[in-house]
Amino acid sequence: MVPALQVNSEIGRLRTVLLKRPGDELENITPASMGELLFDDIPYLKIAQAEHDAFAATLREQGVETLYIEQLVADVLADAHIRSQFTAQFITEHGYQPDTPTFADLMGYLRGFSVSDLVAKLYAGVRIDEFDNRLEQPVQTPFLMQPLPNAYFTRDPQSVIGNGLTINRMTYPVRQVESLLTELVMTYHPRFAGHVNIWRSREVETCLEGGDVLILNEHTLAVGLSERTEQAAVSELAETLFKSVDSQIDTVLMIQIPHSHATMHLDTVFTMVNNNQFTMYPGVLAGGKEIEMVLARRKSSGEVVLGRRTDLIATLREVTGEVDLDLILTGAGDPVHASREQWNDGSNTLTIAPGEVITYDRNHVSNNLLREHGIIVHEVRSSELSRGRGGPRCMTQPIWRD
Ligand SMILES: NC(=[NH2+])NCCC[C@H](N)C(=O)O
Repeated sequence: MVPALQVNSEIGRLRTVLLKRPGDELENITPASMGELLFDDIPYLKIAQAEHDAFAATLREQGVETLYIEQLVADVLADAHIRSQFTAQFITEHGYQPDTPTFADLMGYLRGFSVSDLVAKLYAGVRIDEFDNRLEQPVQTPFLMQPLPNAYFTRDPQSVIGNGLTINRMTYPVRQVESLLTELVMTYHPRFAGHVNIWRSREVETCLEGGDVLILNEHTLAVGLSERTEQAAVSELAETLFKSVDSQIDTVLMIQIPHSHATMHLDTVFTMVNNNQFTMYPGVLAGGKEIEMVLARRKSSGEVVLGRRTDLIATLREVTGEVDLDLILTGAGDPVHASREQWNDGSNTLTIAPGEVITYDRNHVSNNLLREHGIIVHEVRSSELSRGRGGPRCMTQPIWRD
């Protein structure tokens, strides 16, 4: 197999990344639905798109190929047979069984769209009033099919690890269908089909999201145990990777983080920016250095050993082999700057090469500190994108790193 994916670290030079440009789905957030849709405010779409375009341009200026998932989905749905099958599956995932009148209505309605309009519609959602009140079953919200406003956080519905990926079962209903779109692309798109290992499908009981998965090096993962990722899921993933001849992973460090919307994934509080340098939100460390962790290691005999750890620096030293570790604190560790900048993804750096990152411009205290620690920082505008509670790392799924 010629692999289509190669991600063996968090910091190797980034060559290809998966994005989603924010679309009309953001205009379908209302104050009443905001909480359920996992937003804390309603972004101004036009500005969010301009900011996202500038982010993508920054990536391209740095030599990164930008792939758009909506384009890959459209490529696949150009095939009429796959389109009809997938539309049916998509409607079913929204809760309408194939033998119901609403299912038939939706199917008939969506059949009338061109491929690119259909893709935009799948993300934007379908309103009841698009049906001239022909519906037989009354529904409580203005939407028959909810919008997918979180789709621009492409990091979460899957996690690329090595030459394969997990296709994730997501925690909240509003994000569940996002990974169906990843599955479609990985199954049918010629660039990926047959060229990727699937470590874990979405047909599982336990939840895991990509924002929790960090590749410390070619044989070590750090995974957040969070609001979104259960320990059972991480143990299952570790077991699969430890056994597979196609995976080099033999160590998984599970890090327990608080269950809250501000810290929904590990990458909201911790990222890696260089071989020995990490960003860290001090608010999750007890006494400035402790956090609950479980280290799972496969010994050469194949036996898996589990151990508890609490000292973050000592444990990172243990798993990376780096002696001189540098934790760069969000907001320079000041309690006010740190919590304000963490809220706007000040810890959520996207590393594009060892010691080189993209961050939001608004987190100026954290950005200055990164520079003082020798990191090259490319800043991007962020007044609207940040309202969805995600930063540059959340908005990218690396496909290929050196
Ligand atoms: N990898 C991340 N931190 N992603 C951020 C996702 C934000 C999104 N609103 C959610 O709650 O799901």
